[in-house]
Amino acid sequence: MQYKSTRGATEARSFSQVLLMGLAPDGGLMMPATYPQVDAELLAKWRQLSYAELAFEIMSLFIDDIDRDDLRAMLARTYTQEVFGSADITPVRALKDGILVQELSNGPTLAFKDMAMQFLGQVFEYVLARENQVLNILGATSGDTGSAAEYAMRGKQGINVFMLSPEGKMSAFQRAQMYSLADENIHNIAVRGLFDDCQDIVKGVQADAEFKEQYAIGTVNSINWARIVAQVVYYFKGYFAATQSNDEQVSFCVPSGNFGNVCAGHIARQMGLPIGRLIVATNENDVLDEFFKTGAYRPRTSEHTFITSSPSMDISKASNFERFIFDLVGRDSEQVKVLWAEVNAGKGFDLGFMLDKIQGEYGFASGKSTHQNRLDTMKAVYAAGDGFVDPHTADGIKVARELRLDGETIVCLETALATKFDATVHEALGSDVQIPRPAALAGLEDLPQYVIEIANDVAVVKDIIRTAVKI
Ligand SMILES: Cc1ncc(COP(=O)(O)O)c(C=O)c1O
Ligand SMILES: N[C@@H](CCOP(=O)(O)O)C(=O)O
Repeated sequence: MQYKSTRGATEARSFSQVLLMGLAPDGGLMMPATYPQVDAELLAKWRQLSYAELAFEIMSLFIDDIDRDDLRAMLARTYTQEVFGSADITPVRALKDGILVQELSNGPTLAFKDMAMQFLGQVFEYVLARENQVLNILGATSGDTGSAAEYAMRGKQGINVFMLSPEGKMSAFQRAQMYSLADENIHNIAVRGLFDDCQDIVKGVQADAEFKEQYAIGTVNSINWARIVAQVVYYFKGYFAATQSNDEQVSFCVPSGNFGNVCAGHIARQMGLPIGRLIVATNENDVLDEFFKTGAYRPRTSEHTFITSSPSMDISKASNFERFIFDLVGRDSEQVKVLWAEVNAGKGFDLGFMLDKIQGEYGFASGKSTHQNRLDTMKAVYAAGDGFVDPHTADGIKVARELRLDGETIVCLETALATKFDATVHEALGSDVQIPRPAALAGLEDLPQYVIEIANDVAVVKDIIRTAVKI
């Protein structure tokens, strides 16, 4: 499988090259040249497989420059009961009203990011050893990518992680989970700004080709295709869990911010998985909801981005959205370039004339949720005896309940566990409620924390990397 950039000015690359590259040199995102197709016969075969075997079948369609046995072994080491808490890896449970919740947050850092990041830890190590290379990962997080990446990469030979987070905007648990790591290869950097500022710094550093090459800069954000391909797998697994036969359709409702998670759903659908609708749920930062309702894409500046109680979704410039637009405009990179020139000029664009295609052919729908909505949803789920959900998953459930059609099966993706956001969960359920937390993470917030605080400045981040990395 060859990969090409959404902006069209990067020569075709293999999976391993794309893995280490992050953003394409032309500023675009790397995409597979085609989407492999699945048919009824293949789906019937895959229905019986374990998570690791299914991951191998799907991912090997996109990865042809890693030895098949090695890839299979890597995936078997990644998706284990020990790491993800059950043999199912992503069990699906039903709420009392019939909405299904696919649990994606039973990995080491209690968020769906572990699903892909645990694989990235393995595949980076494998490819770097094979190529005799090192990698300095520069990432941006609004709270969950950072800890998932750091837990997956800590102590790994030849890998440093420099993780930018928005100073003071994450939950106490999220801060503690990242900042308490004392491993030499982990560098936490709190930026005075929001997630979008952190992501802009990552893209700013990636855009400096000389620095990028000299310091072997890579990324773990979902701009890295390897993240997306690993996330495609659980849509298949969720589909099989929610259905008896491959004649049925399932819709997925996805709490969204950077559009990585639902982009993986879009790809699963393009491959032929019988997905009805892909429902994008946003919080008060509703740029994506506006797009899927009107066709107008108006990314906002940090000054116009709200700080909310589902902080991991406080994103107004979704990176992966470019991947969907690339498909929407018939993979015409000239058009993508024109549209993103408008985005970069702070204007955005209006594809309202394509709304039928967006909602019909591509199956997208959307809704949004507010602070009060998520409190009410967490409370209603708990009162119904359906246990705890975190604020982001609550945003998804709220939107799914609002948009559900008669007879529609909806799987809501659970994106984190409640204990990561206990202040908001207590606000919803009362302060005396005991929120479940794995014993190993008891007292996390009391550990010493290691983080440098900096201004929102690309040059400062480059200096930190220069000082830490001996070349
Ligand atoms: C808990 C949680 N929910 C939802 C999201 C949104 O996912 P995506 O950025 O892939 O749209 C994120 C972060 O991205 C997250 O950490
Ligand atoms: N919500 C994310 C933001 C980064 O998203 P990514 O999927 O592009 O890594 C976070 O928790 O950091």
